[in-house]
Amino acid sequence: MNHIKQVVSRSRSHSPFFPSPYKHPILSSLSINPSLLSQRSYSTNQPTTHHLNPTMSTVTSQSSYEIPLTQKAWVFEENNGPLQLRTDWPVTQPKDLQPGQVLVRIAYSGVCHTDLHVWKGDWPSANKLPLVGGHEGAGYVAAIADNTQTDLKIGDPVGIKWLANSCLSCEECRKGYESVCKRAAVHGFTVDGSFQQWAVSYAAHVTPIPRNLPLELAAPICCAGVTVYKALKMIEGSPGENVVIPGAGGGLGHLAVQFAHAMGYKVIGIDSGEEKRKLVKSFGAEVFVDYMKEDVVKSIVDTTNGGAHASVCVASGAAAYNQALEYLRPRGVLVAVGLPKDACVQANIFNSVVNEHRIIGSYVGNRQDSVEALDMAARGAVKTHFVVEPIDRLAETFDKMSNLTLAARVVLDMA
Ligand SMILES: NC(=O)c1ccc[n+]([C@@H]2O[C@H](COP(=O)([O-])OP(=O)(O)OC[C@H]3O[C@@H](n4cnc5c(N)ncnc54)[C@H](O)[C@@H]3O)[C@@H](O)[C@H]2O)c1
Ligand SMILES: [Zn+2]
Ligand SMILES: [Zn+2]
Repeated sequence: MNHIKQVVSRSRSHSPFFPSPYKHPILSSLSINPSLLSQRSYSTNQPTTHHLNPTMSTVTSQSSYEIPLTQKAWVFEENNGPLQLRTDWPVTQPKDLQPGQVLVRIAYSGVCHTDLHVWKGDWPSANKLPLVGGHEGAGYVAAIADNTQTDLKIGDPVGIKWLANSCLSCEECRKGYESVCKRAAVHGFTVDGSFQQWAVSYAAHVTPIPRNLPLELAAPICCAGVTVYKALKMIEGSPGENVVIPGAGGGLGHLAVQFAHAMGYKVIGIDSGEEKRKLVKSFGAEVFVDYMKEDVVKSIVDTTNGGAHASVCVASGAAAYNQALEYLRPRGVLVAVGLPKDACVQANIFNSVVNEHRIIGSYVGNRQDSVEALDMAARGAVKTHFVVEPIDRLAETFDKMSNLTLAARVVLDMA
């Protein structure tokens, strides 16, 4: 990973939040109701890690944007190649949008481990090159293509997720399984994503962000939140059952712990280190198991009195999967979410049959899952824990993610 350190870093001594009066550059061209902004009371002395109640309203005005010809964008020219923050990346102009497309002014983008896998080229399918990565974007609709049927209006706060578009007419789409549509377009993989200031997305798939949810909290919900919310639905369990979250201290994991807790499950988090232990317990996990120090299988079988009902595996490491099969109780379910490189689950068929174990994959969520997950966040049922970093800190974030030293999420300020 040494070559990614070539990127020049910038120190950030002030709060990631905008001091009052609200001066975010993206919004400076919009007319804003000051009474909405006065509720935002973050001090400039606040530490850079935040765990907030979403009490602020966002911009409500309709407005026109001055759309530049070029912008800042993280461009992957090749997999595992130098990471470049370009300042001259072209902005798609409104007249060039295709019917159905929208231009989104990105305010914040979360950094998901998937972005790291994509940049490294970890997976068997190829991504677009050159590629603007990113798929946890939150921003405002800046332009809508002519001949586009949509309720969206210029200035609406929207989220960009992994699934950029799907055909909406194949059997999978008709049944609501849009993520497995064979004609899907994917942000930060097959089409450019949210590591740029102005992103092209699709009116049918951008997710409206509730106006009382700050965009920096919303961004990670657009992938991490939706993914774990939908994966937890796939358990089809009952409140009070034991749900294990391997990878609980990461971006997906810390939200999975909270969603599972809100759904009434007894939550057991697996990850490593004191910082993650404290975080995971503070989000509602009853037990934390440190996989680097403890016998994971024994600890979970003991604490659940015979095995867990479910494991929603969001770990970035492959070992977590096969451990899960060993600590599930009869009729238990393993939901595979994390996508470690070259990983396989080795299920003993006899054990799987006589225990009636289920192993299922879960791939992001559909448009309705996205609306529901953001609604849960807007109502305070889950709170993204994050550090806001300036736009130029992607390489450092990837480094920390690779070393497994990153707790919860980093959100890039795309202004
Ligand atoms: N299926 C989907 O739709 C989907 C969507 C988003 C992300 N993902 C994948 O989910 C994974 C997690 O993403 P993230 O952004 O939360 O990553 P992250 O780096 O923020 O978190 C991963 C966590 O897993 C922990 N971990 C690693 N090995 C472990 C082990 N053996 N046991 C327990 N914990 C372990 C790490 O310490 C880290 O805290 C990635 O592989 C990503 O590509 C899948
Ligand atoms: Zn389809
Ligand atoms: Zn993601």
